[in-house]
Amino acid sequence: MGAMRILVVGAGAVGGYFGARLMAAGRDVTLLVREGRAAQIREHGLQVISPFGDLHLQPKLVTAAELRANPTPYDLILLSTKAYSLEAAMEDFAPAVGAQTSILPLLNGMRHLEAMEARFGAHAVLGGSTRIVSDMDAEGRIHQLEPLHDVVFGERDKSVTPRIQAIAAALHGANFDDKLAPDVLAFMWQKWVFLAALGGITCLMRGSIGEVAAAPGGLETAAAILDETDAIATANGYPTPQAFLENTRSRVLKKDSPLTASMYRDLERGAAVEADQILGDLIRRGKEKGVAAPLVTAAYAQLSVYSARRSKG
Ligand SMILES: NC(=O)C1=CN([C@@H]2O[C@H](COP(=O)(O)OP(=O)(O)OC[C@H]3O[C@@H](n4cnc5c(N)ncnc54)[C@H](OP(=O)(O)O)[C@@H]3O)[C@@H](O)[C@H]2O)C=CC1
Ligand SMILES: CC(C)(CO)C(=O)C(=O)O
Repeated sequence: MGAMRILVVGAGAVGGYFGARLMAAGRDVTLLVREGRAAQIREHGLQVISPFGDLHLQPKLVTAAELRANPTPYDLILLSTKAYSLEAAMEDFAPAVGAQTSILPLLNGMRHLEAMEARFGAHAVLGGSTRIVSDMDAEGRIHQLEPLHDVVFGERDKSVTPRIQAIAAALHGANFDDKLAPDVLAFMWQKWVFLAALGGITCLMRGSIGEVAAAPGGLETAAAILDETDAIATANGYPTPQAFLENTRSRVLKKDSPLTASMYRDLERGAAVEADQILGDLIRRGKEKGVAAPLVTAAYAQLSVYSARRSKG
């Protein structure tokens, strides 16, 4: 294979960040963008403000209409839309999927794996996850809020194939942490335990981890939410490793911590939230195994009321 051709779908806080890092490292990257984001990037460039070094680039862009008119298979699709944009995004990037294309999703949760498998076949879909805290401002600049940026990926059946090794080589050395996981689904479950707890805590109690810890009953509620997400993962055959669980516990119970979930930041700015994917789907998987999660359910109910009110305008 020549240089790997990478298409980033979802050039927001996550995809814009990793796309920019890959471009700056000389990889062949194109961004699939819709009109608004395309105009923003043409006018201001792709800008990243980061503790690891700022970037200001003029990336290659393609629109869905251009792809449809000229179907072009890419080697790797780095998928980083929000979960609620997935159906439309799959329609848009379908002309970029050929027999040899691998799709590496960085979305939170797991439900997108099934949706993509149904559309593109199991072989096309890798497992993947990212740990980063980033936001995009009104001008489209991406701000990395904490010095943390990894991409973890792998074949979902744990095999180490030539294609995953080629992807590992393409992602390596681009000024972020990259890891080929021996069991990527287990890694995604761990991340979900953490994220659903962080999202549940911050959205239910409407504050950062530090603000929750300072409130009467805050620490007890936060600890109970983490116990619920861990119990669901365990019942689904993915027990959270003890060291990871303890580390997560210390992060979600930390006094004075400014940590928030991206879902909480979306809630605070009045934007759409990924509650169905991050909390609803987890609750469903718990119910299937007989595990109740009353606090996560309360967080989900509250976010569902918010979403319903928001969609009425
Ligand atoms: N931000 C964070 O700190 C973290 C986020 N995540 C997860 O990563 C995923 C992405 O989140 P994030 O980057 O924050 O979200 P953003 O909203 O910042 O970015 C999503 C981007 O997807 C674009 N998009 C949506 N539909 C399409 C489409 N059909 N074609 C092209 N582009 C499209 C949007 O573009 P447009 O401007 O056109 O709407 C937007 O730029 C989520 O699942 C999130 O949970 C994971 C770890 C951390
Ligand atoms: C848990 C965290 C902060 C880690 O990247 C995240 O994924 C999110 O806020 O969406």
